[in-house]
Amino acid sequence: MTDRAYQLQVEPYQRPFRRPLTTRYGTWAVREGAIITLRSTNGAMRQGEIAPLEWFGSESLATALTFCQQFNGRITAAQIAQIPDRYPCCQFAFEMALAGFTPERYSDAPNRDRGLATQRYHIAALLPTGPTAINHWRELYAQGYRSFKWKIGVTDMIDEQIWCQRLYQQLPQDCQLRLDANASLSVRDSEQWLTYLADKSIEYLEQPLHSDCFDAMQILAEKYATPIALDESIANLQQINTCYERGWQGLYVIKPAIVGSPQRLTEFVQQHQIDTVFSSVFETEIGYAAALNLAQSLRTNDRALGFGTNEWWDNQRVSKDL
Ligand SMILES: O=C(O)CCC(=O)c1ccccc1C(=O)O
Ligand SMILES: [Mg+2]
Repeated sequence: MTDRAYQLQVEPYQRPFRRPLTTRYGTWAVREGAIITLRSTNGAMRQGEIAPLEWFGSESLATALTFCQQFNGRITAAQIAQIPDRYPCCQFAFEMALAGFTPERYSDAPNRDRGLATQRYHIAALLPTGPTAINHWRELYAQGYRSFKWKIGVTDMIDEQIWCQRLYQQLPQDCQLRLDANASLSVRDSEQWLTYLADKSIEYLEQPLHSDCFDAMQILAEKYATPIALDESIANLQQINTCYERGWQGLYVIKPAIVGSPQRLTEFVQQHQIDTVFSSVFETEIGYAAALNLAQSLRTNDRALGFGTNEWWDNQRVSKDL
């Protein structure tokens, strides 16, 4: 087999959110990443996106850029297949760009249009953190969203539960609410939240405890009615595998842009019966489309996709010819 070579171009970008996102990690106002472009010898061109999430343990943008530099503007398919696991975001960017040259793989051209995506797929909208979420959902509801995600564990628990109550009471019957604690709660606070949620129909509570606390999350999952989803605990393929081996039966929130090799992710998801929710990480339209295509091809349930991040940008692209 011939090892095809591609011309490689890497362009870092910075893109501000419409409004900053507050999580327990702090305030996030600008997305930084890089767009990679592969050009084949016959002039065909495909792009991929490196969208790191260092606080989830991925490589940093600086590390990814240094990694890319060593190729000196030229990379082969074999080199792409050998990108080490410590560069999961690079694995995603390069493998997805390369897959784009083989049209049948993860390809669904209209997905490149984020405006269309909202209408075509069942997507959970990400609400602003804190009391702003109250009433804010109405605008998203009018746009067609019926599933909402709200961050918790950011400020005083009693305040958050009062806001949660208001939000929950406001949401129409045809809506679902999922909560994301971003690994910020203690065991005691988690139990308090789960007791508080017991009489409510909440889709799931995402990552209540730090990723070190696997056993404690297992116990929470067994003891309380609200399903528990792992996110920070399964930020890469090795961690997904470890949690699976340890018997995790709850939900797996999978972020294709940071989890690592799309090919090995595909193999894992096809070989194991796991309850998944695929999620975006504020990629630009290039990474977003690639992650959504992968999510569409791998999904095994009809849960809303965690791809509501597109609403957090000012200029939603309408053009399809990226
Ligand atoms: O999952 C979603 O629905 C939205 C995406 C999201 O919440 C998110 C986006 C970027 C980084 C981390 C997270 C998270 O799930 O914690
Ligand atoms: Mg999360």
